[in-house]
Amino acid sequence: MAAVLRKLIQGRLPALAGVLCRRSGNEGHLFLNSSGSTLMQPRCGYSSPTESVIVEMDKATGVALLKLNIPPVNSLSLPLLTELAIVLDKLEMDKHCRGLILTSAVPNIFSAGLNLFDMMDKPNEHYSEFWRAVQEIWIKLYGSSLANIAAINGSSPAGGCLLALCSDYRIMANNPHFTIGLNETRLGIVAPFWYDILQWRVHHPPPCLHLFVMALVFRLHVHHPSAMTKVTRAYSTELKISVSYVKQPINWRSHEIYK
Ligand SMILES: CCCCC/C=C\CCCC/C=C/C(=O)SCCNC(=O)CCNC(=O)[C@H](O)C(C)(C)COP(=O)(O)OP(=O)(O)OC[C@H]1O[C@@H](n2cnc3c(N)ncnc32)[C@H](O)[C@@H]1OP(=O)(O)O
Repeated sequence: MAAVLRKLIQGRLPALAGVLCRRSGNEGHLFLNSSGSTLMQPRCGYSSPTESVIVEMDKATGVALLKLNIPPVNSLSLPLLTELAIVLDKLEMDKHCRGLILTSAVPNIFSAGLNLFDMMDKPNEHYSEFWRAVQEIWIKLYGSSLANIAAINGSSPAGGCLLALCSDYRIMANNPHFTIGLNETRLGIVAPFWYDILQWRVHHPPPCLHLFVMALVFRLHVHHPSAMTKVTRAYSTELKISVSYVKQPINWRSHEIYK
């Protein structure tokens, strides 16, 4: 998985597909479509370009790779949010799935944030539905029982940044052209209160959080089962702290605990 992440953050997605393919014996790729059905792929490959969320399941590790795939900028439209919610539900229910990596299939862009056209010239019912879909993604990602990592392989302004913040851990490509942050405040759009909580979690990680990620890498790496056992045994307390930290239930009133 470490190699997988390294390749992801270098933006070499085709190479990544090859890595997963080799490790899963050419039969580990599952594709979920918005209706929730899964299709086994007999060989390494990508789903059709019309799929807005491509899912590649590596059966050997139980890691699902989710690639947002709505060019040109992966803006979070109602259809994309809906499809992502269905995919997250499916993975949550899949007993073989242990973790997920959220990334982008669009070169140089992770996500441009909320779709601006979903926020203008629409009836009030649309705004309600849209905002419900936005919050649902936050709840599903942040509340997921799966280990989840955002591999930010491109620019990620506004809601794209918030999407990444919903993950347990973030790794971003080291590219000066990639931007991330809350530029939407310039448009007068205010991030919701729970952004503050997500932000605290990122800015004040416990020292053992990186250890958690390392252990995660080992745990999911079936080729090093003995190393995995050693790490998890040796650092079991730190692991528990890290897991409870990233999976901490949110209570707005008690969020002072982050300070
Ligand atoms: C769902 C997650 C859960 C957590 C959510 C939490 C909280 C809720 C959100 C709270 C507040 C968030 C608000 C927002 O997200 S508002 C959206 C703000 N986004 C932006 O301002 C991004 C603006 N876009 C850019 O900065 C750039 O486009 C770029 C992403 C850096 C890419 O640059 P570049 O490669 O140069 O592409 P272009 O600028 O030429 O854009 C290509 C076409 O894409 C259209 N576009 C860009 N962004 C959006 C967008 N957000 N929505 C819809 N369409 C977008 C752009 O107009 C171009 O279209 P054209 O080719 O037809 O002109």
